[in-house]
Amino acid sequence: MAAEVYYQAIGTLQSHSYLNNLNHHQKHQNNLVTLVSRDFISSNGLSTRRSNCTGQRNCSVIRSLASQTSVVDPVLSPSRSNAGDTYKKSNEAALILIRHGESLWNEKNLFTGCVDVPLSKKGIDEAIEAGKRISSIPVDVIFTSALIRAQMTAMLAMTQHRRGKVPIMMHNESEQARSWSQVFSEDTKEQSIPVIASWQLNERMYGELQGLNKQETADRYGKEQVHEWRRSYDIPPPNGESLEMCAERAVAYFRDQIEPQLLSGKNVMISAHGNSLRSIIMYLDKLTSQEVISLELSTGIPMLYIFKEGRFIRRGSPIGPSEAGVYAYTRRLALYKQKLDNMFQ
Ligand SMILES: O=C(O)[C@@H](CO)OP(=O)(O)O
Repeated sequence: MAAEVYYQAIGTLQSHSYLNNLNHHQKHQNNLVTLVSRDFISSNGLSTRRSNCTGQRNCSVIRSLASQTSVVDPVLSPSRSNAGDTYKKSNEAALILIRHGESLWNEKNLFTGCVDVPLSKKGIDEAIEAGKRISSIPVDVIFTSALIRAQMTAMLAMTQHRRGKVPIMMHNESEQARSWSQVFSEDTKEQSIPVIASWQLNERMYGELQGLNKQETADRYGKEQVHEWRRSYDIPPPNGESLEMCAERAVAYFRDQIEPQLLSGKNVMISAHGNSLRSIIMYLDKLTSQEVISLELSTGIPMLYIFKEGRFIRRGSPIGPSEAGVYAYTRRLALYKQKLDNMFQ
């Protein structure tokens, strides 16, 4: 279990005894951030704060905002508060990364890779729980892999979002698909969040290990060999992708398609996989190939970054008892949350 470490923003944590257990072995990282053991996570259940984004009243509040919406969420629109100045000057955007909830093959301990397996019941619960954790963080566009477990996670998470926008899958695969999925109301578009699916965010292709049981494979080929296939940086499993190969396409996609959205001030959520997200985190946090091999991501735990002045700043993961206590909110995010609180109190 020692190799399984998770990001946690300690700067915002209330005083908890577990701070004593933190491992400080990622010295080059922002000093707000450290790594905590999985044991800690399992002993700190996620909260079940109810989403407020249901019901007639909320819908009408949201409708009344629709006419003021442009690219920027009206909750943060400069015309609606002094926060606007801050927003304009800081020009920051939120980036949420989430590994899909447990899949039916995670549950069975099978190598999955690019096999398109849905979430388990536990994975569905994790995705909903993750949604509660990010329900007060703005989301303007969602990127997922082409695989159903990441798409289910994104959709289930968004059912909990307090802003109440509707995530809509974009279909750009052909002219006809584009044309047949058009929306003809500007108001409705403004109350929607585009969801863009792409294979480049898929799990790494596990080659001839796909469908094999992880324990049985270790028994057959040896623990060390299987660990090398699973966690080395540049050694691929038989006829599959190494992490390095996966990083090449996932990071290229992130830089070409996702960074421009952040640069334009859009708040982005990415729902993807253990290895495509490890690749992206390696890029965001400037991890070395040595450091990334000990990075493990838990299913269904969203991580928050702020993109500001060309830099990515990690702001934590929701592991504590309430989302405000574990994310290091920026002033802009705090204002967004405050406005949602005011709207729905
Ligand atoms: O089976 C897989 O596709 C992945 C993620 O579940 O496994 P690993 O932990 O080996 O990266």
